[in-house]
Amino acid sequence: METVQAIKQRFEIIGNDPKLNRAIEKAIQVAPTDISVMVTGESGVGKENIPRIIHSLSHRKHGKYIAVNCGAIPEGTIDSELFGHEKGAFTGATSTREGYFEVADGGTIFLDEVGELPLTTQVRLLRVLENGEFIKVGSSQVQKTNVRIVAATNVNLFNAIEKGKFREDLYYRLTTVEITLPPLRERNEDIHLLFRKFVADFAHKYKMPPLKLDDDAVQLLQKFRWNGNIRQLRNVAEQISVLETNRDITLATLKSYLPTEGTNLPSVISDKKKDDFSTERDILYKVLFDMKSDLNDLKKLTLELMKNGSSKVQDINPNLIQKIYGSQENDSEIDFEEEPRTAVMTPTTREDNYRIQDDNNYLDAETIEEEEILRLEQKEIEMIKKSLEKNKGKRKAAADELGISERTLYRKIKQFDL
Ligand SMILES: Nc1ncnc2c1ncn2[C@@H]1O[C@H](COP(=O)(O)OP(=O)(O)OP(=O)(O)O)[C@@H](O)[C@H]1O
Repeated sequence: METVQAIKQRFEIIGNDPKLNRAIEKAIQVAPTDISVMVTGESGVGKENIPRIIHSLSHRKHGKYIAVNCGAIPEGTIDSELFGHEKGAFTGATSTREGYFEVADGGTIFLDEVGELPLTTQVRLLRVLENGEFIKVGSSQVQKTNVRIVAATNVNLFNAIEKGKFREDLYYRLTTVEITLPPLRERNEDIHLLFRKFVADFAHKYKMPPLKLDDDAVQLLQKFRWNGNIRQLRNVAEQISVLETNRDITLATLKSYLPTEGTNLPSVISDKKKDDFSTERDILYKVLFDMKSDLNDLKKLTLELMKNGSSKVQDINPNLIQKIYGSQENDSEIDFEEEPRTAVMTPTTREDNYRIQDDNNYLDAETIEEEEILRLEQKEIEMIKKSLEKNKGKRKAAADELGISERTLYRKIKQFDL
């Protein structure tokens, strides 16, 4: 049996904390069995290392390993992603597709954020766990698969069970053994080790000399709460590595990269005087944020128009129409037949587009647009951070405030590594 030390080397896991070692030891012990494992721990503590260890030490190691982030897949497509679909099962299902459970037959599937699975998908999952059976979306034929599932969550699933959002029977089916990873603030000795590793990596990546913390800075590093755990530590290490020209980092310098007291967000974006959206700047950000979202919806709509060539907008995607135009009574009468259709569809416009592309002005316009997008993206990040800060990290409340779905917020947190 491989030792904990050897596994840490193989998977580049930094740290000597006893709780971390125990978690790795447990993973080594359960790997040769098919026991179901639930990995728990806050976001950013390195939960994904555990299923990778389990898979590579199991008899399934030559089979496939698929990691699925259940929170990042839209509800409407998750069943098809996991279990596949038949041709014609829904609009756009132009061919039969294998799902992860079919592809990973003989291997391992890691279901991250398992608490985000819709209840209907939970029923299907329970069936696979119980007898290896599943049915593709749009099919009536039962198929068999032999997949080991390792699940993970960073929320307390008992709360979800109490609220009726997670099936209790599924919870127990997924959790024969629980492996918990400690938050970074409980791994005091490891914080500086990890930081040193990250700054060495970034020095290499950005071809700069590595930076060094003085003693006071090391103390602050170890005292800090690191609510975003290793992910947050790595972000801070990257920011300092790139932005600081002086490679000797003092307490004051480090402090300027850490969230101010009582928050867990970088001080550069925190506004101590106001904690709501009442300032002019914030209102502007909110408007920009909404505008970007509208713009994306309009882009989608245009694309669908181009693809479908439909004359009536409402034929295309009623949800999108509803989102863009609201629910006025005359929604169903929106008809672009007279004007925009020709604007989007006719060959003349296409040729125009090509012609513009040859023109230098087009390049300028593109550059400007890219800059705008970057600026908007920065504002979006600030808005999200601010809302999360205001709502004490509660995603549901932040999503409500921002007017986006929790799932979208989740994706954005991942996308921007917040
Ligand atoms: N012990 C470690 N040594 C070095 N890097 C690590 C270690 N643990 C985690 N990391 C890095 O920290 C980041 C966060 O890890 P990971 O994505 O596994 O966290 P997580 O707990 O699954 O978070 P979430 O619940 O948000 O998905 C990753 O980039 C990972 O490579």
